[in-house]
Amino acid sequence: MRRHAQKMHRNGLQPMVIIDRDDQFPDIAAVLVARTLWRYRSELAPLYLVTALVLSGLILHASRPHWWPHLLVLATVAAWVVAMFGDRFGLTLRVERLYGAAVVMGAGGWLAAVTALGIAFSPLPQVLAVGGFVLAVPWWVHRRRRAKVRVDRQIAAWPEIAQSIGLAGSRAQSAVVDVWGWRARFALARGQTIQDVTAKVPAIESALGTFRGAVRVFPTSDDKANRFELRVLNTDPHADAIPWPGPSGSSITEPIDLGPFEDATSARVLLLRRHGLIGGVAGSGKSGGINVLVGNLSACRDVVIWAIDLKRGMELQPWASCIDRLATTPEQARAMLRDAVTILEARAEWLTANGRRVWDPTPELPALVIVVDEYAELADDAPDAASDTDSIARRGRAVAVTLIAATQRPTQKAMGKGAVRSQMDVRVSFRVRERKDVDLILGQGMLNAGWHAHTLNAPGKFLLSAPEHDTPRRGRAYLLTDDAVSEAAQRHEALHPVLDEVSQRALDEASTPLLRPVSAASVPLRPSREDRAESVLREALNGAPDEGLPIAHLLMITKMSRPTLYRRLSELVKTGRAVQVGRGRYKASDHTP
Ligand SMILES: Nc1ncnc2c1ncn2[C@@H]1O[C@H](COP(=O)(O)OP(=O)(O)OP(=O)(O)O)[C@@H](O)[C@H]1O
Repeated sequence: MRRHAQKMHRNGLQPMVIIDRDDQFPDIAAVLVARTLWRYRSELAPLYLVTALVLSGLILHASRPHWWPHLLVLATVAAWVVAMFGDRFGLTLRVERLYGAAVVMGAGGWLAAVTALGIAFSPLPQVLAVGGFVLAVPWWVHRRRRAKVRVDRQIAAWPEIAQSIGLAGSRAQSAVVDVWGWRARFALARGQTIQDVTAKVPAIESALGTFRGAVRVFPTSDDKANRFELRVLNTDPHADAIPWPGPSGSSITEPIDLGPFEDATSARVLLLRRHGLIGGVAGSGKSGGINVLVGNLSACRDVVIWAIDLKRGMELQPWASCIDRLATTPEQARAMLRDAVTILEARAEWLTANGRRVWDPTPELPALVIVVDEYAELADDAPDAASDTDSIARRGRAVAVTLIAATQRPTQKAMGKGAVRSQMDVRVSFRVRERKDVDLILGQGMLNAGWHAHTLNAPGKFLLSAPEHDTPRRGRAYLLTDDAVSEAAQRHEALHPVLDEVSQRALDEASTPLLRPVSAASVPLRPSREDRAESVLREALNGAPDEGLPIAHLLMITKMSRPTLYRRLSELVKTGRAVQVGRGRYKASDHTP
């Protein structure tokens, strides 16, 4: 045949396959048939099983017809094993195990019958045909099996795909099908890097025939430079809005859950001693993201929230009851930032005087978190506040004064002069319009490293960059409906602490400059004030009338914050020193009215 083709080529004709009678047609046909039988082995498996049963039945009936009771016992035991322990070999669902057991019992039972009676015994052939077909249907329609077959075929085609997209030599090591699609671990050829693969994502999507945006590339869990994990999504796990499940913690020392990543793990990020930048175009879900943050921060007993919202407080107003101070005009914002710097200086002084290095937030010594929505408006309307934001960004960490800024495009102009942007340790990028905005929000070089925030295709989808999040994984922020916001604001209202004495005293001094300034460092440590409040509380409870004293009264005379008072009361009740009399009224257990 080759001679034939060469001759045609010499004569200027295109070579084509011509099969001479004396060439090796049967061989080629056999190979093609064998290949097809192998390629479609999963779909044809029921047929193979039926064939195997017929052949075994013929042989056994001819040679060992008396074996039929053994076969029956064997089939029963095997079916029982599959039903009971099938999950150990991949039959995770109960219905899969029952199906497996039915197939084993059916096949074994039929084989035992044929062994005893012969294949022609009616109605054994009919039973095989009908039973085989009925049992084959669930196999053919099984979603996970079909997905696995598809994946196997794509993996088998990988060498060819790799060749055509410039990743020749990379090879698949393992693949698993999951609820959303499939993922596979790949080894790279010498000199190839994960960045090379990330840059080829659109080409991989095209070669695999997926929809746009379906392919993700991650480092493997062992972080080897010559490995990567490829994730292909058949359905978008973030297709629907995800309702907020409520706060993920009650202290700023715990990470805050912004929403799930695509693999359903939580995008948790710590905000203690860090500043945050949130960016994205209008409508990309920034305000939604801020709602999740404030929802969590307001549940923290050790956080005082201040907020600046120059869009007349539209976004943050619903949280007003949990926000200690809300600035909606440039003047208020200016004053607030000035006060924040006063606080950070007083705290720094107090730390030095008390031999401490950092401010560890507690309900009595809370962190201060300043949330600024539309930061660009602040830079425009209150440019003179820039030096204060700069101070907070540079010096706020140790004293637990945190700045969280949201803006569409954090250009140097929008961020005001100074170092604010470069001090942001946590970056959340919702969708951006232009590719170059990725670097603006997430940092130089992030676009090239695969942080493709311009491809995020629904509001609330985000990329999170933080010390503990250094690979581009898509998350979707929880969605808080208006009702959820007002409900959470109401629930958290009682939790928020008041500013500590060190900060409060510094603010008082700053606002009454005629008084002789008292150094912040000379403000006594908390315990003595607490002791005082505690003894006032005890005395009040001892002298309470029979029907007890209401919370409001106790708050007023002890000057404790509401959470502190509740905690003290519950401790006293637990240790038997106080009793609750009716709703919200307390007295000492051995009181003398
Ligand atoms: N996490 C989310 N899940 C689902 N939908 C969301 C989510 N976040 C926002 N949306 C939808 O997108 C719309 C716009 O969101 P949002 O107001 O938060 O955007 P924004 O970026 O703050 O816009 P702007 O800059 O104009 O305030 C919302 O009305 C809401 O319907």
